[in-house]
Amino acid sequence: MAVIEVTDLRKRYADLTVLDGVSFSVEEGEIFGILGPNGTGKTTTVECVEGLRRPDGGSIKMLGLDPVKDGRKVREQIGVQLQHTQLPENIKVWEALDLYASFYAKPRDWRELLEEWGLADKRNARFGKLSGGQKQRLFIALALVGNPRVAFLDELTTGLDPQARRTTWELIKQVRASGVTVVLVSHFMDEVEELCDRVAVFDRGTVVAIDTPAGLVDGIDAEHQMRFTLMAGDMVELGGLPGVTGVTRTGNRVVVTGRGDFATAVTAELARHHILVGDLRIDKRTLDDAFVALTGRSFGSTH
Ligand SMILES: Nc1ncnc2c1ncn2[C@@H]1O[C@H](COP(=O)(O)OP(=O)(O)OP(=O)(O)O)[C@@H](O)[C@H]1O
Repeated sequence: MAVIEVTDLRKRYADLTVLDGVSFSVEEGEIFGILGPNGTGKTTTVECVEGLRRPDGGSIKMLGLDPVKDGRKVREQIGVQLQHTQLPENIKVWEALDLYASFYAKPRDWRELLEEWGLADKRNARFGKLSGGQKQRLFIALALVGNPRVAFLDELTTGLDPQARRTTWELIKQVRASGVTVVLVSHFMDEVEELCDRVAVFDRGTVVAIDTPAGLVDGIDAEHQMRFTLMAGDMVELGGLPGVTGVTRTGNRVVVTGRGDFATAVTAELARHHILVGDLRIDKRTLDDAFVALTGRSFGSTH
């Protein structure tokens, strides 16, 4: 069942077209990624879905409701991760949770959330005194305190160290396991690859692809390389194998360039001729490559 259906969403700010016909749907129980460089309209889209901004065109169904007409009912059923500046430095952890719980008709017991998110011993700590990871866990706990059906998480792990990021990822998987649908806005490829069931790739106010992270990567036909060292046997001609576009050899180091699953054909050919190789490496294609293939530009560039 789709919990969010966005069709041909349009939004302009003065003469700047920010959303130029955005369409996607989010299924119940999935982690849905909204991925794209800065300024491509991700936040605007999510805020329209949450009922915080009014679209200029298109339609949005959020849990069967229109977020503009039924904003209150929509917001009762969603949780939104705050940005860092939105909590006073002096508020205590428990006070923040208690305050946010009071906005909802059927909130969760925030004491449970303190346990789940490893904040029980920080219950009386002031927000300003928390570490980056603790602040982030508090923001996620606040997004969940209303017992939402859908949680919107934006830039989940910005500023966290690698260990804290991994911990946060595991906790987000538990959120999904508890049945909450998660919409994750991100410009971190690794995060999206790790967490998302499906991803909408945004570029310049449109959605250029929607697929699983693996599907996006498999769908591209970018050249990539395999490298190996010849250990024993005489090298054979690999240039004619399916998908192979180039072979270079320097001493006993060989680099084969190709498209698609050329590496399987190369390894089979080497085995057939009893050629022993070592140091075999196949460059993994990533979501970065998929983004370049889809948009013709690298992820870091906004032009
Ligand atoms: N209230 C506003 N008035 C005018 N322009 C705006 C407004 N809000 C956003 N914009 C512009 O709309 C464009 C898209 O912004 P949006 O925040 O939706 O992008 P984003 O993909 O979420 O980027 P980021 O990752 O930086 O948040 C940007 O060029 C931004 O400057």
